[in-house]
Amino acid sequence: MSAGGLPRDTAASVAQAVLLEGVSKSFRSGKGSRTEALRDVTLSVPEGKFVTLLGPSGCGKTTLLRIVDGLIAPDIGRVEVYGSAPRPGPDIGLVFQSFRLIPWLTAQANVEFALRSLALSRPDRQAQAHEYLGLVGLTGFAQAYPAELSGGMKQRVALARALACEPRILLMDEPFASIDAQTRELMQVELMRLWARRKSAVLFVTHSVDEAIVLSDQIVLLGPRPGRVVESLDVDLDRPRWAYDTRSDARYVELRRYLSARMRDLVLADPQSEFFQREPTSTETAAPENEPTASGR
Ligand SMILES: Nc1ncnc2c1ncn2[C@@H]1O[C@H](COP(=O)(O)OP(=O)(O)OP(=O)(O)O)[C@@H](O)[C@H]1O
Repeated sequence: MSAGGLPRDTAASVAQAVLLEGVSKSFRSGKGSRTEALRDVTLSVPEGKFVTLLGPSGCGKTTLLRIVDGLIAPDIGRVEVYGSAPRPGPDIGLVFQSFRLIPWLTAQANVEFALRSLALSRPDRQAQAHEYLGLVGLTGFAQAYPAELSGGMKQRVALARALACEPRILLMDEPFASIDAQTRELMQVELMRLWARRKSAVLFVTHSVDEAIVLSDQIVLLGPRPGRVVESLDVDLDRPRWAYDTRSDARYVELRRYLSARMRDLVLADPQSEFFQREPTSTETAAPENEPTASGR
């Protein structure tokens, strides 16, 4: 099914789903001060690839997603989604940490509501919503309201809602951050399974090193405010990765150690970080001289 919106015939020859070149963005507060959220960001999401933005709090990850979705414009720089200026629409699926379900609609109606912008008849909308709720294992809860669902189930509805439009790009902003650890791992498996069906381009945001490694083809590490790309690395682990074995894979362990150290250094390097401003404890001041560094790769 075609979701409409972006020109599909020309898109076939475009290798990059998303392209950002030299993107900078600042916000002005009411008192006239300026927050520089992103500085000179260049990155791309190849068609069919799963790319994750990993970085400390406040480094501009959400701002970057909103720019790709066309909700806000950069101050300078070039942004293209399949070769065109970005604009919100059914070709771009969004999944947020806070679910954003409509509380007075059932799970089925929430998914159908997202499909209203597509040229589908009502019975087709109903059938498509039903199909996608089935894909996330919620057929039995189609008539439940959000308040009657657990956090994991709500996020599965949100995932069904985004995927039901069959977007060419999925933008996911810390979608599993408010879900308990066990459900989060199951949701990662679920997402991988669904993504493998169609392989849309995904731009995923997380603070979690483990989540980034398990899910991604490529991880883009963003530095602290103003956010900028400090490193981009390919995750060369075999798929599927949901076997528990993945976590004992030597390459996984190596990547995890490296990225965790990089993240810690980026958080501590942020002059606005609360960790930077607090007094060191007596144990920290007595840290051993051979403290490990992140440069061991
Ligand atoms: N509309 C806005 N007006 C003013 N400042 C903003 C606005 N949106 C974002 N910012 C500021 O821009 C910076 C980047 O914010 P953003 O939410 O993109 O970061 P983030 O990496 O997604 O953060 P987190 O990981 O904590 O969710 C922050 O300092 C934030 O306060």
